[in-house]
Amino acid sequence: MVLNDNSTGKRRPSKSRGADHRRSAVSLKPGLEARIAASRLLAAVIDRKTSLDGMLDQEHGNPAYLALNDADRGLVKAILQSTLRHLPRIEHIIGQLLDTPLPEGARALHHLLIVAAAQMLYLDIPDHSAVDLAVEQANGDPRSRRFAKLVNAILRRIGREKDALLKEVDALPCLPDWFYQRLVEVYGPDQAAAIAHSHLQPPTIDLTVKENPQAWAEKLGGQVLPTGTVRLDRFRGAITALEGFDDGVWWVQDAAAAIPAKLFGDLTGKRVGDLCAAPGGKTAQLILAGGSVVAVEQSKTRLKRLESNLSRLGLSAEIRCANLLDLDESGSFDAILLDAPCSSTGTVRRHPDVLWTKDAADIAKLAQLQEKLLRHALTLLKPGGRLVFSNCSLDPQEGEAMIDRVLADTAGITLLPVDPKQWPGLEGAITARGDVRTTPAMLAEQGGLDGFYACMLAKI
Ligand SMILES: C[S@@+](CC[C@H](N)C(=O)[O-])C[C@H]1O[C@@H](n2cnc3c(N)ncnc32)[C@H](O)[C@@H]1O
Repeated sequence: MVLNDNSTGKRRPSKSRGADHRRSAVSLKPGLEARIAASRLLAAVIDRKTSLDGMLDQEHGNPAYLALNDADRGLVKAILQSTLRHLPRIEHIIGQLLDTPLPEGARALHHLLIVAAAQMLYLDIPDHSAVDLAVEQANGDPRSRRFAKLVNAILRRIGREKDALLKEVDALPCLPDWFYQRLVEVYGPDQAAAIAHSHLQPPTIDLTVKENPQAWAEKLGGQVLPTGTVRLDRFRGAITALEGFDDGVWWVQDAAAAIPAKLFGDLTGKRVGDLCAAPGGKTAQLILAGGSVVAVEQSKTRLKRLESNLSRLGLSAEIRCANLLDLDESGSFDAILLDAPCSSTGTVRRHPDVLWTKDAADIAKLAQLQEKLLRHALTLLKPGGRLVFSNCSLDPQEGEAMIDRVLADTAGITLLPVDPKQWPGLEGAITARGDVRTTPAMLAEQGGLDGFYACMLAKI
């Protein structure tokens, strides 16, 4: 069977694509379609910087992915997450086993080898099955067919020498070089190594509950973290089937993401602007803190998710689909949460593609955007009002450095330091000057945290 070269990223009309997948479903070896899809999606992430979340969306995702049955979709997701989480180590191992590097343009072959090696090195997939399917895949692709014997030889060697090969790469940070160097620069070598290590741990499932976290932790088999979050210890399966979901008792929110909205404390009687609101985890917190919340979000699709989340939770806010830069209500909010779009480098445990789809230039661009959004948001704040700025980046360019610039030239705005005593168990997350800075290496024994930045500003 001849595989289609999708390396250009061009999409064929959906009708023929559907027919193609139906044909392949009957003629391909079981499991092969999933490996082909995994290789193509990997190509899209690392060669074309496409976000994995979008491609794995159950409704609007990549057509090759959507054509798979549920079990194969789960398999593709597991393969890709593991592959991206361990990419530098897998590439190093394959590089060592090759006498000469693969030809420059042999990207399909590279992805096929990486996907197969990931299954053998980091997933519970039997070696013979991974090798067999990879050789079949190579033979079915005119770009890789002449390398089928090489694929067989490399992968069989990985099978035979697995333990020694894994040991050899054990100390290699599993992050792209540019990002690891930046972590070393900002956090020092020990913290950088700890963050890189935490990146290899599977992400936890954290719930924010409306009330009584201790009782819900006991009921669901979890523990309560210093943020008041319930962390599920042994959860497997569909989150929607868990007790309390249908009744809107809790929502999924990483423990670190729960911190920014909590910085306000009681919001009773306050008009609160949640200016980058979807999917609404922090909107729900602000409502439950007593605020009369205006939730602003520019993406229609994401706004639908916010509406459905609030509706399940039985909470309501004034919802506006708008660019916050177009809001023209100077001095009208007592409190503002600006949870700004960012590089998301603090969420690599959950989104291991992030570091392969972004680079240093993206971080600089996002910091500029955040500064623009923050400067405008500050005009919307009443005198005496407070604004919490937050994002899930690990880079101070998108945090402290940007805040410093705004503080330096905006009259009447001060930083209200966060008091570490208010955060028992998380004192280390409060910087000397009173910003919140979590990293994935914090609360390591309980399973880590997303990287988050937050600070509180006040208008005099
Ligand atoms: C980090 S997410 C917010 C997460 C949200 N606060 C929560 O806790 O669920 C950033 C959101 O800001 C939205 N956004 C980005 N730029 C915006 C703008 N100029 N105006 C309004 N919303 C914007 C994005 O579409 C995205 O949904």
